[in-house]
Amino acid sequence: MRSDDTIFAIASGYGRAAVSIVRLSGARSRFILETMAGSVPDSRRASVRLLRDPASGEPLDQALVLWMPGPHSFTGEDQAELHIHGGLATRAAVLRVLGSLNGCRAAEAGEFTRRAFLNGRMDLSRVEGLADLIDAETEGQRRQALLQLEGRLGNAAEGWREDILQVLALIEASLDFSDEGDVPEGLEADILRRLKVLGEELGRVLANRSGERLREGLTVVLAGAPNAGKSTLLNMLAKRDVAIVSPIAGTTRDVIEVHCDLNGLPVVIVDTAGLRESGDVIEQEGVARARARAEAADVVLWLLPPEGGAGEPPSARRLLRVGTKADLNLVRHDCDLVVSAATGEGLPELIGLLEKEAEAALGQGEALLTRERHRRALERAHASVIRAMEMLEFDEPAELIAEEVRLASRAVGAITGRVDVEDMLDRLFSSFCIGK
Ligand SMILES: Nc1nc2c(c(=O)[nH]1)N(C=O)[C@@H](CNc1ccc(C(=O)N[C@@H](CCC(=O)O)C(=O)O)cc1)CN2
Ligand SMILES: Nc1nc2c(ncn2[C@@H]2O[C@H](COP(=O)(O)OP(=O)(O)OP(=O)(O)O)[C@@H](O)[C@H]2O)c(=O)[nH]1
Ligand SMILES: [Mg+2]
Repeated sequence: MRSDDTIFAIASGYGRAAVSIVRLSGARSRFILETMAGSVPDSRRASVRLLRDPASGEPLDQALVLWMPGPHSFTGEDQAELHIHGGLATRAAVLRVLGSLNGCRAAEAGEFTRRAFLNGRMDLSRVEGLADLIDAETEGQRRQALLQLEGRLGNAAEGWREDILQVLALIEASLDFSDEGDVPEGLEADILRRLKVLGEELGRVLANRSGERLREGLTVVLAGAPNAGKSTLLNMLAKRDVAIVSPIAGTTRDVIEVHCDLNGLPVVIVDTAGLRESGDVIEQEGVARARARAEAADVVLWLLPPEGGAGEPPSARRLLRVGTKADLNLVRHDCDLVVSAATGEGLPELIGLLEKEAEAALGQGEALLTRERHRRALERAHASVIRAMEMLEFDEPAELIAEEVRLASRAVGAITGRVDVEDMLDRLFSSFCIGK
């Protein structure tokens, strides 16, 4: 894979469509556009051209083309776009011709965005925002991803880094003044004050976990005895026939996940095997997985059938007791609400309860961190800031304090990709679609 090749890819989808967009990026984009379209339109001005195969002169399609010279382009390189008709044969013909041209090859997944990153057009946090925007399935996810693409997290991280570097400069300045290598009194108070403000801010940001939850979805696990009606309820909530339902106890063995959109908040509903002792090794494994999922869930719906036999609920962060089969009109004890899949009774109330749970866990707004990677980096930075404050108070040598503050700035720098990121670049970019 050469980074000075000119790359091309379909940037729109692969089905039959009205229009398909082919993107080009790299030094030969202008030449390719000129030879296929006959001439290059004014920069960034959409223009209609008849595209031809330069080798045979054969017409390929009537297209709308764009010329976007670097460095003011998405990738920072010279770019062109061919907006062609979205038929399979048209796309195949244009891609075949592009692939036959010298110094021009099909792009790898994420390669356009990788080039934008390498050319300093986007920092890593924005690249992640872009990846999330393409994957966004709910309104909440879309909003959060767009804020990150626009640089909310990246700008915050840059700001913290500047604050940390300022503290570092003060500590280094103090080295020139003192003989013993300690930080002088007046400076120490200033440095301590700055570190305190920073430590409090990082602590506040770390306390909000709604960003990661919103990105991944709130997990709601359906658990209970066999035949409690878990799979039936999953099918009702998903509004389609996802899981097999039967009167035979022990029907569900695998974990089944469905992604739902509750008022823009993403919820992953998980159906599990009924919890009971079983001699069947496959069912045993299903029950073990069910318990593990329930313990890790944000919310467990503990389903209680009227016939009883529920056993002990799993240990869960949050557990709602839901009586099932309300249509059987049997006496119930100890339920937060009752539902019937047969009549629909209680379902709106259940969905309302789940919306409240999702709102409480995800709707805090203002979350900056959307990935475990950000949290780990910020936790390291926070720990170093706190340690530096302690070191100052114990009059440790300024060189050592400076080193700790440097660690904090490196940790914050990892968020935008200034440092320590080589290992995760490949993973991130390969998760993109071809053409992005
Ligand atoms: N046809 C098409 N639609 C698209 C894109 C694209 O590349 N092509 N995008 C691709 O992701 C998104 C829009 N994002 C973009 C971001 C930056 C630039 C760009 O050329 N930026 C230059 C010039 C800005 C200007 O002044 O217009 C720059 O930042 O210097 C283009 C698209 C979504 N829609
Ligand atoms: N009358 C009535 N029957 C229901 C209701 N919900 C489920 N059932 C019946 O109860 C039986 C068990 O339902 P499932 O949804 O398969 O139960 P499950 O909890 O997934 O069971 P396992 O997968 O075996 O753990 C089926 O015969 C369903 O038709 C309900 O609201 N009312
Ligand atoms: Mg089931």
